[in-house]
Amino acid sequence: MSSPAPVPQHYPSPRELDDLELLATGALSPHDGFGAPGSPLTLDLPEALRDAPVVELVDPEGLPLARVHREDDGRRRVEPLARPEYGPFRRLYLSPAQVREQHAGRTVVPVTGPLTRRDLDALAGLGPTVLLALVGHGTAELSPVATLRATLRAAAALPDAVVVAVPLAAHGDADADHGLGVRVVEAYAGGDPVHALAETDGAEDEHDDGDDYPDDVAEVVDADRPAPDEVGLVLFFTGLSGSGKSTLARALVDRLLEQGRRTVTSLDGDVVRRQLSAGLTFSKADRETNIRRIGWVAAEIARHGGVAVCSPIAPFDETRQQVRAMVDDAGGRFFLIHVATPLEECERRDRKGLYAKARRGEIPEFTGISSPYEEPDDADVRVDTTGRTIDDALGDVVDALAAGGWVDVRVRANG
Ligand SMILES: Nc1ncnc2c1ncn2[C@@H]1O[C@H](COP(=O)(O)OS(=O)(=O)O)[C@@H](OP(=O)(O)O)[C@H]1O
Ligand SMILES: Nc1ncnc2c1ncn2[C@@H]1O[C@H](COP(=O)(O)OP(=O)(O)O)[C@@H](O)[C@H]1O
Repeated sequence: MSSPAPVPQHYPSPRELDDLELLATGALSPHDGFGAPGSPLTLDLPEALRDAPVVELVDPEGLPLARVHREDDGRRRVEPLARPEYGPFRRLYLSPAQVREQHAGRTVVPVTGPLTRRDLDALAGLGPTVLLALVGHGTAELSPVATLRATLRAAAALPDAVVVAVPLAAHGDADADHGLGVRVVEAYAGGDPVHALAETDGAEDEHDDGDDYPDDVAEVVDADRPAPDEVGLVLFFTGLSGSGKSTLARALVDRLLEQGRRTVTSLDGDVVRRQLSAGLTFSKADRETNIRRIGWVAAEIARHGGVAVCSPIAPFDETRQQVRAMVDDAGGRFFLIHVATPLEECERRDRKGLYAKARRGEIPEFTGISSPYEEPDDADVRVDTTGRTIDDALGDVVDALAAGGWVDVRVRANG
């Protein structure tokens, strides 16, 4: 007897995990699935799973959270299996039903940023409140964890406030997200009153600056917004083989090390291929895996305030965008340098003799010859090294970094 085929699994993105939780807790009831007409809640399944009738959604550690069932109209109905168990302040993530049960009768106040003294004055007269912190992916002004920390501190300053966290993510469509937010807040409020703070009305608030936060809220805000020279950086060179990525990246790393103000890690294409990505080929899938690995490591370096200098070919736009998103999510800044030396010049240099081999058909899928290179249109700086000295070409990169307020290594340290 053959056993039934296992249900395929999928790891949703952070935004999709937030959406899943809203659907699973009934915060969008009667909607119970992804892909409803007009809804921004979508699930981007990989090609191989698009036709699967059932897919299991798992958290980053592999815990099954839900199954999604493909309906005839293309929707993906959510069958919840488990609530997420981990994460900072998990205990504050309640469902609308739990809020009704535990906190009925309170005024519900949606919160997307740190509360000011003025906000607290306004709230003090409202009686018992639920501060509903909307901390989904891309919604809150601070990181979700800092928003919750700041909201807890604000709650402690009020006569009777409790904090509830809601994973309401942003989907890049202001109107749709506003509509979603209104529905979710109504679901949490039940019939209880909702009080919108001045900012949530979209009103200009001239007092809403750092000075106006109560001291212990300001402490949280400051800690979550590192000074510009402490923000993690990913300086990502992309370009054809022989364009000058490694040469320029090495020179930039030396400048940073000579200056000594930042910790620096080099993730050179060739070096990564011998270590982190040993065994991978140059197929499209393996190149994507290689770049995502580099992106993952670089994002972790940025998360801890370091500088990662990466110099792989990274020929595919979509994968570069994924790296950018990983770095953004880690609170770092992603700076893209397109080393745009044309193929003819790279081939003329042919320092490693690879182009000659590729032309003879001895290396399959060689970038620029038999494998594509997608030129970026989102580069922060573009450098063609043809006929220029290394110092001169590096000057363009260094100037762009300084002009954008990223890091200033224009002057060489004097030893
Ligand atoms: N088929 C094929 N295509 C392109 N490059 C090849 C290939 N085979 C080997 N090499 C050598 O590998 C280096 C590129 O590796 P990367 O990891 O940077 O490539 S990728 O980003 O994964 O596409 C590249 O190094 P650089 O010259 O430093 O770019 C080449 O030396
Ligand atoms: N202005 C320049 N900037 C960078 N490299 C240059 C420049 N002019 C000539 N080159 C030479 O081009 C080659 C680039 O090789 P490399 O830095 O390994 O490229 P990649 O890492 O993109 O494969 C080196 O031999 C380097 O000396």
